[in-house]
Amino acid sequence: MTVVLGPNRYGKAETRVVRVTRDGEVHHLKDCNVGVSLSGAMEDVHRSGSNAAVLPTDSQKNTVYAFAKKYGIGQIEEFALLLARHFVESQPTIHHARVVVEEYSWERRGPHSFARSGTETRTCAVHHDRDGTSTVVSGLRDLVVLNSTGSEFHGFVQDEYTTLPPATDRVLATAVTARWRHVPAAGQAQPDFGKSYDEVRRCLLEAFAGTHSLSLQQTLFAMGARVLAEREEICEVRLELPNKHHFLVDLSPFGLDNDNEVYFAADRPYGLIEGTVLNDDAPDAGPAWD
Ligand SMILES: O=c1[nH]c(=O)c2[nH]c(=O)[nH]c2[nH]1
Repeated sequence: MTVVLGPNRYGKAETRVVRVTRDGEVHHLKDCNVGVSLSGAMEDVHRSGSNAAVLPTDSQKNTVYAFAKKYGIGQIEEFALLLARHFVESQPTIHHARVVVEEYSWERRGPHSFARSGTETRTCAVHHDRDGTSTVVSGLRDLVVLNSTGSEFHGFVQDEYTTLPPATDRVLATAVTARWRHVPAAGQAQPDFGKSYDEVRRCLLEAFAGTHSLSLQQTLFAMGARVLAEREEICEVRLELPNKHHFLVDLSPFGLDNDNEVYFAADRPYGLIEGTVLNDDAPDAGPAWD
């Protein structure tokens, strides 16, 4: 038996970069967290300790800051692609780059004053390979949504441990994590990532609000299917939906009824509903989800 080096990658995780663009009195803000993972001719560094093929993670971090200055940060997907292409194209020993970016949103409060808005975070993960191919997955997490009616859950399996009463009118709440894969762009042409993000987010919210739900699984499928029906630049959607349970409080000890008005919002444990919705002719995903 011989021991071999399996898949590996290395890079700088969580480079926090805040880019201020000064437009006279009015400033614009981009607040991001960037992760770089590189792979390639890395046999030697693992086996003999030679660092000759290694671009230090410190240099990767510096590149993030230098690119933020030189090119600004527009759509996070564009910034990630710029970085990923740079690492692969400038370093012969780097054959593949993965760049992930999270963007935290700030609400404008004045020409140069901002307030952090909500909990929602925009995300992307980009891969670029030496053969010139790129994959782009965009996403969001912690988009917290709630329907106070229009949700049921009944007809489920009953075993000796089942105590859950069937529900014909319950609260449905979740914190959406969604990621969606873009159809590979021809050449260097890329979609309008900003518009695409806004539209996918709208589709997710409309499908959540507009689906009379018999389960969170059914809602998940409806959300993914809505995105695919409306957005031709997207071929696959992956969703993670924690079921943020809202339990009716028993008010009978106080002589009060509770006609779906007072709930206890539990934080754990929670059901976790995960699923992929994709076009049956979606092109091969390659490393997009790695
Ligand atoms: O929408 C739901 N799906 C489930 O699978 C499930 N299981 C559970 O206890 N409650 C719910 N709700």
